[in-house]
Amino acid sequence: MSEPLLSVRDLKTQFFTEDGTVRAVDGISFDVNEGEIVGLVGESGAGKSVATSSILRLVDSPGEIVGGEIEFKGETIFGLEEGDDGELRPRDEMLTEEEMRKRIRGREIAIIFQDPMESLNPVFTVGGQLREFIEINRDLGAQEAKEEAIDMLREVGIPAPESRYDEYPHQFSGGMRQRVLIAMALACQPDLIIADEPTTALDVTVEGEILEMVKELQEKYDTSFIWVTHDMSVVAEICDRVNVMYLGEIIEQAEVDDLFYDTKHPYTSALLDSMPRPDRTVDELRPIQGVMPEAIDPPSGCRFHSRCPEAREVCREVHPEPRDLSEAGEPPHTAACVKHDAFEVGYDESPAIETEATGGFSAGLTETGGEAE
Ligand SMILES: Nc1ncnc2c1ncn2[C@@H]1O[C@H](COP(=O)(O)OP(=O)(O)OP(=O)(O)O)[C@@H](O)[C@H]1O
Ligand code: NI
Repeated sequence: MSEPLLSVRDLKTQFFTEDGTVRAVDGISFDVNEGEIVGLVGESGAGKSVATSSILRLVDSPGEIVGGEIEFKGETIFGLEEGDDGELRPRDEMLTEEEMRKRIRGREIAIIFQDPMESLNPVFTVGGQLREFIEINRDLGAQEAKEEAIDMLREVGIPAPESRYDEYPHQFSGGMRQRVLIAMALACQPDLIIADEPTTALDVTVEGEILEMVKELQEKYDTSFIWVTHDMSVVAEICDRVNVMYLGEIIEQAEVDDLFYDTKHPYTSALLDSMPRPDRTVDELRPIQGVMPEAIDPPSGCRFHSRCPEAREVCREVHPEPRDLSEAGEPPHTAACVKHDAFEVGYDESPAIETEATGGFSAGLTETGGEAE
């Protein structure tokens, strides 16, 4: 196996607010290999966007990356070391802000946001913006950059790209704007594209078309992706491997089929049970009970225990680190849940506890369906 393209180790990003410290990303580790689409999935507030902006070192005050390491193609995007005075300081080899700006962001790691209007300027034509971006980032002349821009628009499925080149963003539909952003992301042929819920606002058919196109482009250009979503059906459609996030942590990590068919964490099961699937009837849909607690003061032990249908006393006490639970010779499949024998903390003997999930079940709300709101 070659080195991963991107490796994130024990990353911690916090926001220092008046109410306290928000542990938005609290010690996550994952890799992205060449040519892979890696999912980052979880409910709103799980820390997905903070994780991706940390990778680009785009966390704004009062937020700060406070620990961990981010390596990209053998270079250090983030890394601390202890100085002579015992204080932590950036490692010497850490890329400078200028290197991040000029070399990494947009060129080697591109990002696509949910709202295209955040990235497109309404007063300039779509083609003009794409051309300028290509001119600046690829040192091409205006004419060459224009040709390249039109090619890219064609590549992402914009019909009649020569004439649409001169149109303004508001003349494009939401799906077409998102395609333009994908063109912009691909324009510098980056090694990694981070897509932060780019299809969430679109209707399901348009979303499906865009996911299909991304898969084709991914194979053609061999670009790696981090695909952020809260939607397990998007994960099923596009991802090779998946990281499931809950309250700042990655609680399960597996290849996509293993995650769906050999689910090891109750939170992942809950996410899967709450999504419509072709192999289930609507009656079997169960919303996840309760709401995600605040990241300022996360629950003790396992952070999911307050909503977990399988929670026991021990889950309130022991904070599980992810462990690889795969069989020998199988690809890694990690989960952070003490119900698995590998954790050996006495889950089986520990008494069950009432949680938001068990309360819901004992009241018979989910059995009768529909009343669980
Ligand atoms: N600027 C900020 N100041 C304070 N807290 C913040 C800030 N930005 C994010 N957070 C907090 O960090 C946590 C993670 O937020 P993040 O945006 O990463 O969630 P997410 O998983 O991307 O959710 P969504 O699906 O809604 O986009 C949340 O508790 C959020 O309130
Ligand atoms: Ni987000």
